[in-house]
Amino acid sequence: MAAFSGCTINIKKLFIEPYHNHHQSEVRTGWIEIVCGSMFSGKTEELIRRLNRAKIAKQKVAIFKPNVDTRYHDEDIVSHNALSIPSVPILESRDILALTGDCDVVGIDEAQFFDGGIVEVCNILANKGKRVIVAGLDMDFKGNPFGPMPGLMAVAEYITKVHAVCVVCGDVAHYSYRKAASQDEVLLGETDSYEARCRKCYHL
Ligand SMILES: Nc1ncnc2c1ncn2[C@@H]1O[C@H](COP(=O)(O)OP(=O)(O)O)[C@@H](O)[C@H]1O
Ligand SMILES: Cc1cn([C@H]2C[C@H](O)[C@@H](COP(=O)(O)O)O2)c(=O)[nH]c1=O
Ligand SMILES: [Zn+2]
Repeated sequence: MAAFSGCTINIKKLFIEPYHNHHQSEVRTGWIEIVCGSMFSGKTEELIRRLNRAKIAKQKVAIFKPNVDTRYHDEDIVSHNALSIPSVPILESRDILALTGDCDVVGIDEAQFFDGGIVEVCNILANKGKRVIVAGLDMDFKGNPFGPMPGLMAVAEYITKVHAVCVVCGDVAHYSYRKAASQDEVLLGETDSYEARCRKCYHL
């Protein structure tokens, strides 16, 4: 048994979905996880999967999205394949702090639309011992880093990049190709305005 004890501590620290025992008096450390990628890559699916597992573990979960994202539902977070989970729409990132008092896990979707303050907010939450799971587009339709995502990725402990399927050739896609004419960085939409494309087909 003793031979395994050091190992156990390492696994507990590295395991990305810890089943926290609320009755233990150990000091809790928080951290930040990012789920990033193009549109249709499964960011929201993965966020919902992680949050549901936390709920199964009886952890207190608080979930947020920017209030501009009303594509599928005013409040729920909804994936392109119709998975959903209730969330609180947020105007300014700092509003999250007042709504996360006693929760263990904080989930944030569409993080690219938040103001730059979201980086400090996530750091504050993680420093308070919370697990912070953030999903967002790493690149806009021009292939440029999107909003606060680079800053969030810089301070995160864990980054998962998920990929879509290129709708032109079936290869791995990591670009969000915009079909609509608008050159504004923010243009809400789904398959009406965007396609997941691989590097080759993005540059066609
Ligand atoms: N080109 C595509 N590649 C992969 N999945 C796609 C594609 N187009 C539609 N989907 C659907 O989108 C789902 C992922 O949706 P979602 O989690 O909302 O993605 P994201 O949040 O990254 O935009 C997939 O499970 C699949 O059903
Ligand atoms: C690439 C890109 C996307 N958007 C918008 C389009 C959608 O409303 C969301 C992304 O949603 P998803 O859950 O990742 O599919 O962002 C944008 O405004 N600008 C862009 O460049
Ligand atoms: Zn392709």
